Amino acid sequence: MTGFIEWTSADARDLVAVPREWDDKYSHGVLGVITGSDEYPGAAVLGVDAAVHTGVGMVRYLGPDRPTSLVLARRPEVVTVDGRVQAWLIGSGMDASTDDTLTAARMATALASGHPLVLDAGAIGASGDAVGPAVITPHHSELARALHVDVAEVAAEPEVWAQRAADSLGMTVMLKGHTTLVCGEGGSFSVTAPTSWLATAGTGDALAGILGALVATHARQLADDAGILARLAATAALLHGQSAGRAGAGGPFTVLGLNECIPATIAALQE
Ligand SMILES: NC(=O)C1=CN([C@@H]2O[C@H](COP(=O)(O)OP(=O)(O)OC[C@H]3O[C@@H](n4cnc5c(N)ncnc54)[C@H](O)[C@@H]3O)[C@@H](O)[C@H]2O)[C@@H](O)CC1
Ligand SMILES: Nc1ncnc2c1ncn2[C@@H]1O[C@H](COP(=O)(O)OP(=O)(O)O)[C@@H](O)[C@H]1O
Repeated sequence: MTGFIEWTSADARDLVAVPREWDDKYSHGVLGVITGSDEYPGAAVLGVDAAVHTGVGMVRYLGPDRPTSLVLARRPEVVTVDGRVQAWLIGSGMDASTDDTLTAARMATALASGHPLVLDAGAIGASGDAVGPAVITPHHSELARALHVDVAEVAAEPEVWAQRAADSLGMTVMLKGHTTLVCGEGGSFSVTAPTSWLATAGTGDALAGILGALVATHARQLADDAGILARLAATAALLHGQSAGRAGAGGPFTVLGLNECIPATIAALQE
């Protein structure tokens, strides 16, 4: 694939931040999460669960009431009050034009915060309001919508459209598919999935959570070098694919099952 370098486990190894003995939950990174809705509460659960399994100092979930209850039921370690945040994950399972005024206000504040941003699903259309370094995580249809082109054009030449989106939006793009393409100021990388069983509802929400955790744990480095965002996104896609392969052992798996395999995938990477 012209210009896109295949990302490997060896490349990914140094992009998972292992907490040091002097770290605490704040210094290891706090991920703020605004995802989910009454219609799609599961997306919030899947993304938060993935972030926790990827390793982050704290997940602060600030979505609507129904997903909040479900997130807490699944992951009681998650904090659900406003406070310090070093990076944001926004949009999975959300409509950007939500009529939930508190969620809309939190989303606007997060976009303007200057902190690194992972913009998924419903937040991709709000990328123009992003102040800090940002990565969008569209599937083909979402990228086509963002660029006002036909999805068939994106499917025919995904590398061209991923690069065009990165150039025109001035941010990192992670275009999902069997081969996931990442491009931004930090480079252009491809990650080929080890299993097509990933083609199932909710796997993208988990990927966004993995990436959110990687970004939050590198918030300080991102302030100096936004270019590492592309390498973090490629690492997220690699961890996601390998965890899916591990979860299904060649067969199907649940998204929560994929999440449960993230720690072993990370441990294997560090060996
Ligand atoms: N359990 C949950 O709460 C889930 C929530 N989800 C949320 O549901 C919302 C809508 O998701 P979708 O955008 O998939 O909407 P839809 O499933 O409504 O699909 C919208 C359009 O995008 C196309 N499309 C969907 N996935 C595609 C892909 N991978 N490649 C190319 N075209 C694709 C479809 O054919 C359709 O034309 C998002 O906010 C998402 O985060 C989904 O992640 C599914 C699971
Ligand atoms: N055929 C496939 N083979 C491998 N991976 C796939 C395939 N189709 C989709 N994926 C991956 O599955 C995930 C689907 O994400 P997305 O389309 O956002 O779904 P959802 O919104 O349901 O979570 C992405 O990580 C994508 O790269």
